Amino acid sequence: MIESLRGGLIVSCQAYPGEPLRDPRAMALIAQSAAEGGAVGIRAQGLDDIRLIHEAVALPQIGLWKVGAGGVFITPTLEHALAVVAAGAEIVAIDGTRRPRPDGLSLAETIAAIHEQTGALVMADAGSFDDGLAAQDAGADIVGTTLSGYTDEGPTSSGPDLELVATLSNRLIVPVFAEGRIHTPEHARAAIDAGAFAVVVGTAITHPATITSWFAEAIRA
Ligand SMILES: CC(=O)N[C@H](C=O)[C@@H](O)[C@H](O)[C@H](O)COP(=O)(O)O
Repeated sequence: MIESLRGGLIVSCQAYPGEPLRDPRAMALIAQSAAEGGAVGIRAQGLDDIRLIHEAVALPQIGLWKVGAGGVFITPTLEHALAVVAAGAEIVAIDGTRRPRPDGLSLAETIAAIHEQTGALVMADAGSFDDGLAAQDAGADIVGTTLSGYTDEGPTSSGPDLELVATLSNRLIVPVFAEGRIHTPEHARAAIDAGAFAVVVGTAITHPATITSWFAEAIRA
């Protein structure tokens, strides 16, 4: 399955609490559109979204469950991860940083339990080079640059962290997925050229409010 993602575009279909598109049916339609456009995989948040997208789109899915928006919030516990897999995700994305986890398990214990109890692959969402190395050591099947700029390890840049993509891709044996602030086709190409196994794009494809704001700001006097 992972081979079907090599060199491809994965589209992250997420709406945030309180937003008009925060509805699994909307996300399923967006995921179908992404598939038509050439996505090789879908990333989705929340059990209902994962279930519906699984029914609607025959592509591998990276599932996650966000709890809150600070600290360890991407699929923070083993329990959340198992629920994401039960909802149909072939890959479960979990926080892949070295921060303490709310259920007290280590990253290695969490990944081992997911592997023991399910057939799913684990994508560790890392925030830095050291996170990525530790996540591979902990048994992650995939390391993502998802959390670069969102932990206290470094500032958030306006574009993708291509340097992290390159350094992790050079060093790791497991596939590195470039994710986070990839806003243009040129960014996506640059991430592949930097060694990414696959590229995950969310906002620039699936978040109309942000895309609108880019245009609105560009023409404001
Ligand atoms: C940091 C965090 O919470 N990232 C989340 C992870 O699933 C999503 O909110 C992002 O949209 C996703 O990573 C894709 O990135 P971008 O939307 O920048 O293309």
